[in-house]
Amino acid sequence: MNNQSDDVAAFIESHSQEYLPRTPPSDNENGCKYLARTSNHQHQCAGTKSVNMTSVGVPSYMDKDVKCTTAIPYTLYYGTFIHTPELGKLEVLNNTLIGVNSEGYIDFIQSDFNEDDDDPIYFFRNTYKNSGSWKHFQFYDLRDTFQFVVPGFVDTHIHASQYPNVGVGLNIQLLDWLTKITFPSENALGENMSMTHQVYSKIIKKTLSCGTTCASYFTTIDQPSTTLFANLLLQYGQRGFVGKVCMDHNPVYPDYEEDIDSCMDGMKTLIDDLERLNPSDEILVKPIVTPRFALSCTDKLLSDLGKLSKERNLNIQTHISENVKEVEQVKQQFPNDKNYALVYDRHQLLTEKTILAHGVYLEQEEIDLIKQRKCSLSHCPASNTFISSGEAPIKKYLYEDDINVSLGTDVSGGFEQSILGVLKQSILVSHHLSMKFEPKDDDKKENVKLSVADGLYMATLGGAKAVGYGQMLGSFAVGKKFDAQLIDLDRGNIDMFSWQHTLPWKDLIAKWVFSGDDRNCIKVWCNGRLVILKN
Ligand SMILES: Nc1nc2[nH]cnc2c(=O)[nH]1
Ligand SMILES: [Zn+2]
Repeated sequence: MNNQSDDVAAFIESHSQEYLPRTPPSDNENGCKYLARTSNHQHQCAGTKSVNMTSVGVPSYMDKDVKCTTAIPYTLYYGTFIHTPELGKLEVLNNTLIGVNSEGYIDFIQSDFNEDDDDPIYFFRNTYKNSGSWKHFQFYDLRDTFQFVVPGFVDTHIHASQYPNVGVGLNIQLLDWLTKITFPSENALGENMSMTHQVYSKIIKKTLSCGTTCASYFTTIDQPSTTLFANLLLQYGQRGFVGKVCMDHNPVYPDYEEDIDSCMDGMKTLIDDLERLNPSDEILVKPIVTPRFALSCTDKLLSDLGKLSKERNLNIQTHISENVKEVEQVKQQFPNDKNYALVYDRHQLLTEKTILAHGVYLEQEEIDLIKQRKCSLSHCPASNTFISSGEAPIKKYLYEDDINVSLGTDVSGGFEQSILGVLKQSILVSHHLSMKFEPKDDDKKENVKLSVADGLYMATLGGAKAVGYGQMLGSFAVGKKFDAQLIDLDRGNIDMFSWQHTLPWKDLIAKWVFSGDDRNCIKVWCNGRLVILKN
């Protein structure tokens, strides 16, 4: 591949307004505002304006006429909050007030206000009268019927570079799909900066508008455009792990590989670039070590990447045991390793910061090793169905093997950009697994069926744990960041009826999961900052 550094520098220079992470363009497509990120902190911006009193809805930093109105004042959110603080447990916090400080951290959670007697603002002012924050805050009243707030989704496996191929390739199985569709298109993308810019902006905007506030991305083997991708994440305000694809062995499509030296140089440049890019006071984008999968890497590359991850304390992501032919070929290419997981383990690639995508055909010995090394799995049911890979026994992994499982769209093996859609698919696939048991084996059937609470957990806290942010994201708790989405059930594909406000929350949530889509996600906050606002 050509070295594109000069190209990219020129491209970025000529589009600097689009790329600089702290410029505030906000575009408006189909009634959806993408609110460019800016600094959270007053001291970085002279002339900062903050909101003096209750302002419902639009915060000050969206005011386009005031330059640098970037400080986010202390913010109160009042409404119904729903989350899964542990596996299988759905918790509904009714009439709840959440205070979020100017750094995006949840400062307090006060539940069960009595709507008639208690005034949440009075409560806040009274409790915080000594802190100063009560003078400058904004208040979101989110108590509309059929509205609730859930944690932002974490997509733990997505190929940004494959977005143009979504929906293409039904039933072509993995190895052919890679050779015929995926490698050529990734290769072409890396070589065209203008195309790359379009694709990368669109996938970030799309996933954000589906409620994904954090994602672990694969790009291509091209480093400069991978740095560009990180810029775009910052611009749109999504947390992201940025994975330059590493592969030095591709006999089926030799145009799309690089030698070890340029791969490792690219990784080092990416790491340095991202260190510079992040704002000084927060980390929103992080590099992630990304050997594509065992088949496209030599032992030497795997070993160098394992060392790099250890030296720089980096997360790792790769694929494992997705497809039967792939597993057979791994055994041929690495005859000294008893199984697929051991190939990675031999190179120190199985750590508590490793995300393994798919895991459809894992042997019990591999499962035990993955558990022992504390890796997480990324379950990608839409992809596993679309390219006919298989059905992963996720309930077993979660409840019997005690492995952390998260969800991945796996664009474009997967046709869903939305983790909500993947959550739905995960439940449906588990029902298909259950139907393989004889009618007499009712117990076994139940043991494989995932619940809505299981799905929501994988989509949020399971995902947060997978990327190493279990203490920071994935549920509502004091000290966590406010990454959240406001759901309005009564729009898009769903019609609600006035008398249904008495439906139990578990039914309302099931309606959202099975009938809802991105149209129901009407506001998204990442790091305490409003990043999506729909009409
Ligand atoms: N689904 C999927 N599996 C892979 N295995 C190796 N590369 C890929 C990829 O791009 N997508
Ligand atoms: Zn993948």
